[in-house]
Amino acid sequence: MIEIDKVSKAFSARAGGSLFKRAPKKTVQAVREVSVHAPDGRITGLLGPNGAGKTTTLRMLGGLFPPDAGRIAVDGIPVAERPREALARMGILGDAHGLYPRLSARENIVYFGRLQGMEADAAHARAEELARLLDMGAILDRRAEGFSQGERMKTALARALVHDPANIVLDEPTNGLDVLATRSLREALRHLRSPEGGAKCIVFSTHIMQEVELLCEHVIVVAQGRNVAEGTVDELLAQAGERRFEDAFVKLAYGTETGVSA
Ligand SMILES: Nc1ncnc2c1ncn2[C@@H]1O[C@H](COP(=O)(O)OP(=O)(O)OP(=O)(O)O)[C@@H](O)[C@H]1O
Repeated sequence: MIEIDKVSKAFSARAGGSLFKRAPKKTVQAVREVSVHAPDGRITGLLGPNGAGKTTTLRMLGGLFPPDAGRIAVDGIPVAERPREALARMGILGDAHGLYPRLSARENIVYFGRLQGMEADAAHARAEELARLLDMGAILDRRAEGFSQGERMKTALARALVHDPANIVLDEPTNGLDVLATRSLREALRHLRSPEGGAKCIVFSTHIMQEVELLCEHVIVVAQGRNVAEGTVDELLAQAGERRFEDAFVKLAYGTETGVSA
């Protein structure tokens, strides 16, 4: 279970200056009191337009930097106070997959398992199991160098899942994937969410409405760093008074049907 409670984060970014004049620093409020409650056995979608604050929220969940305000807990373990314990309970697929190009897919997975404290035999057995789940048989013993986008994503996902974490966090996982790779990822996530797959708590961020419609039982719409709406797809349609999810999303995220802020 993942609980993100009213987290905020501001960055200081330099505005464009000129050759002779140093630009002043500007504050960007990336996240403002965002909350996400994601129980086990459910796929929770964080849906928002570009720059909404999704990645920043997930980076704080992954302990990359602390929030300015608010609290984050994973299975009741506070990330700020006990980051190692909290991280051990998560499998995180970030935007940079960072595989070792000279290692095979299998070696990448096993190496990560060893870093997580697994015995070699257990890590190898788990790599086999994940290769079956993610249909990676053909690439398991190939070097990661030269992998396609979909092959890299599968290997990175297998690596994130090697220690069988109860919580799975994915930042825009279908970016750059073709229709078959997207479908097989969806199948894998549905399995992991089911009781047979371990009833995992899955949180994923996306700006793609179809992904959310096809996969999520619960959707949290974020825009300009804030929660603007949440519920099932049907509840969000009712809330926006729309029949198409795209229209509902535009209305909820931008305030009007046209996408222009009210
Ligand atoms: N390190 C940083 N320094 C300055 N500003 C940042 C930094 N990281 C994020 N931001 C700003 O915070 C805001 C939210 O960014 P974030 O990447 O969290 O959005 P996002 O919802 O993931 O967007 P996208 O879908 O485009 O990836 C943006 O305005 C972004 O420019």
